[in-house]
Amino acid sequence: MNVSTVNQMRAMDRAAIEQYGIAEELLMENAGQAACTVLQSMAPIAGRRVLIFCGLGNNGGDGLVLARKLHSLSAKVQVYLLGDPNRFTGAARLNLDIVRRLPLNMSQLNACDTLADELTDCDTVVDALFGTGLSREISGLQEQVIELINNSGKPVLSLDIPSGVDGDTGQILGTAVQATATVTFGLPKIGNLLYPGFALCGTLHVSHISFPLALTEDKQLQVAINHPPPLPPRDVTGHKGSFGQALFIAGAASYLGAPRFAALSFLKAGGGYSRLATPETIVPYLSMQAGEVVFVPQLTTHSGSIALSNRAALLELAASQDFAVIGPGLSLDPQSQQLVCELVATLDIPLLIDADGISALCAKPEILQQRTAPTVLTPHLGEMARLTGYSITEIEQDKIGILRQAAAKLQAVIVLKGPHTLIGTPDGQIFINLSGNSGMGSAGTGDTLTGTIAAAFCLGLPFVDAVCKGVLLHGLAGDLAAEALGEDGMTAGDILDYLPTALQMERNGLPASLALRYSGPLPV
Ligand SMILES: NC(=O)C1=CN([C@@H]2O[C@H](COP(=O)(O)OP(=O)(O)OC[C@H]3O[C@@H](n4cnc5c(N)ncnc54)[C@H](O)[C@@H]3O)[C@@H](O)[C@H]2O)[C@@H](O)CC1
Ligand SMILES: [K+]
Repeated sequence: MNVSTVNQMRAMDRAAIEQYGIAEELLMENAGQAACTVLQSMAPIAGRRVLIFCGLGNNGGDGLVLARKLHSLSAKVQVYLLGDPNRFTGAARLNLDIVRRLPLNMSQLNACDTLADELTDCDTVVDALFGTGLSREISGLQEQVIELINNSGKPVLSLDIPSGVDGDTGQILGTAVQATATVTFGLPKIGNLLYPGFALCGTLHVSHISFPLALTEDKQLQVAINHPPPLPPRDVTGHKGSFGQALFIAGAASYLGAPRFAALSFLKAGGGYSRLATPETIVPYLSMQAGEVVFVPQLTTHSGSIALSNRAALLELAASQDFAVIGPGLSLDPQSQQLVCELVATLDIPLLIDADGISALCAKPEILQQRTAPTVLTPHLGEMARLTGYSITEIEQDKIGILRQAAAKLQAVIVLKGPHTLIGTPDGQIFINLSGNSGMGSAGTGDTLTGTIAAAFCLGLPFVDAVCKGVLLHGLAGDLAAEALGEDGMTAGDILDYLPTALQMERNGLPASLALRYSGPLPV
């Protein structure tokens, strides 16, 4: 499913009205109907005491349509308008005039003195204060109302997006409603899917409010939920070579876990042959713990990292490989960092660069730009900051924009890891991944992503699809680990353990609950 920015949604709205003649009133009617359907699914309507808070824009207009529909279903409706109703215009104004003629309670809210008690007495709250028109921090009366709603403990349905969430970033502008459920209109907005906005939505529903497919499936939207095509069937006559050969250039004297997790994750995710080029001094220890991996011992620097003198042999070996991963646990030793630069500049096979490998390239974008074979970088937020020169706060405030800019500039696919990992491609496409959980925020999990992506490529997917599939399956393995063990205390080793089950589910079909979660908002 595509995901839209606020401006794209406005353009879609205009196109629906101007090109297709779907009047604004019809769109608003559909939005209100979708909200009503979601409320009906939450609890019976008749007799329910519903408090609806309406702002003065079209989000408030949607709330007024809902008020009318709930009234006709015998709910006890109280509408509070936040501001002077004379400022309503267009379809919202029309709906205000209709509601004025109905025998339901509607008034302008000027103070919150009795609101806590009224919230206590109601059954359900509807948040129609602000939608995509939110343009600045919330303060004053609106802020007080939102705090009272959040403290009420009542079920809250937010229309379009919880009021206070920025539709383009998912960031909170001042304060925001914590909804039990949200029904978003047209398409989900970026702010519905990125944290913290995503968590504030509660259960997320979407109504296309009858937008033609030409609008909702427009390729130019360029942001979509991560939903890569299936893996090609496994070759029943295949041997280890058929399922890909991957070379991992990883590890240092003090980083023994990263190379192990990376090289093993390739095999656990279905890859055929995993070679690990790692300092010769740590090979004896690692080989005890990763017997399935073939080791390529490397000469070391004084600090115990991979020395630059390994360059020629590594290049020769890499020429016979299907995929290379460089960086996990490599250290910041200047020789190893130089080695990364020289290998990345010369290797002409598909390449994944992670961790210390990314650090090596931060100041040398031209090395990435000049590569001819496809490249994927897998930074976490801190590495993304180093890579782009933006601060972590700046990235959090515009993840999609900065990711898109960096992928285009570096001519590389970039996986920005975190809750709802993002994948950006050089041509501007962004995928939002919905698998995974907070238990994956622990040391070593990034290493297990590298081999999972390599395996998806070696199992036959095109490069970008393989990156997307690797991210999805890695999150799935994390979700399976969390289901079995809980999010507290699950480790990278547990993700390794669940990768085979994740692959099995990928081939045989996901359990319905996970399939639903990964596909995004529930359609209304
Ligand atoms: N596809 C669409 O675009 C459709 C949109 N609809 C609804 O329309 C909404 C967008 O409507 P609008 O553009 O009118 O915007 P909103 O209804 O979100 O609110 C805009 C109003 O709030 C004011 N405002 C913004 N930030 C404020 C702040 N921090 N404090 C106080 N006032 C603030 C603005 O000045 C403006 O008056 C959507 O979220 C959706 O709910 C639906 O009616 C159906 C069709
Ligand atoms: K809202």
